[in-house]
Amino acid sequence: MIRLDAVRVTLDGTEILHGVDLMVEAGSWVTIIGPNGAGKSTLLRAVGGLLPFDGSVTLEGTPLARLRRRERARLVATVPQTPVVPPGMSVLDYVLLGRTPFIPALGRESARDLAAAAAVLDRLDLGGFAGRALDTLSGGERQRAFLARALAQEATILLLDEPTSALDIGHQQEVLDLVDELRRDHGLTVLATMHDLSIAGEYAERLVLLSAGRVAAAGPPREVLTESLLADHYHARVRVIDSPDGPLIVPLRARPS
Ligand SMILES: Nc1ncnc2c1ncn2[C@@H]1O[C@H](COP(=O)(O)OP(=O)(O)OP(=O)(O)O)[C@@H](O)[C@H]1O
Repeated sequence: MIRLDAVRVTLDGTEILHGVDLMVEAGSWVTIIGPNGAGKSTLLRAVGGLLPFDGSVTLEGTPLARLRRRERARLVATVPQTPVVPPGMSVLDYVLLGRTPFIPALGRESARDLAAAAAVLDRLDLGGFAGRALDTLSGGERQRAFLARALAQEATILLLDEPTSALDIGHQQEVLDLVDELRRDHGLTVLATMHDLSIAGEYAERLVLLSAGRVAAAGPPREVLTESLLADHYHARVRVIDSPDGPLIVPLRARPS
């Protein structure tokens, strides 16, 4: 469970988040949508303990500030938008970084750590890449390796910042289906950000529309993905088509008159 009360973030003297309240129930999936610069990544970084903030963030009922680094790493795994890629590091070693909270100080990874990393590489079609340097992978392969590292961490909360932006449509579905399966089978709690609104609505139980650092709307996808809200906050011309899997968002081009 993730709970934010009146969270404010100021970066370099500018207030970016202006008092955000948010609740993600254990085992549910919430996706934050909103235009560029709205503060989506900032919000995720605050929840991941990567940024100072005012207000309160609690994870599984414990205030973030009270969690030690290692405890936090057992609870929450983050896939940032642009993770640091250590030059020359193999995909397997990178994914094993996700096991750090389980490895004793000055110790080595156990057979259990290696098995967890191998299983997750396999699930993400990356088995054949284990020995390759991460910085030689294609953008989409690398993005799956970033997710693999986070999943290897086996945390109860997963924070995903634009996790499928570099993926082809098939791998997009594979990755999101896998996350959803982990949510259903293991009670994983998911907080994501996404720009593809149709896909956002297909996977999340609730969407939060963040605009200029404030929650502009929150609720089930059909309540948030409306033509008027998208026009107001994205300045976009779209048609919303209702489908059994949720609203489908079709961008409309301006026609010269
Ligand atoms: N260190 C910083 N100092 C000042 N402003 C910052 C800093 N980091 C981010 N910002 C600003 O904070 C705002 C929110 O950024 P953030 O990355 O959270 O937006 P976002 O909603 O994730 O956008 P996008 O959809 O483009 O990824 C932006 O206007 C950004 O320029």
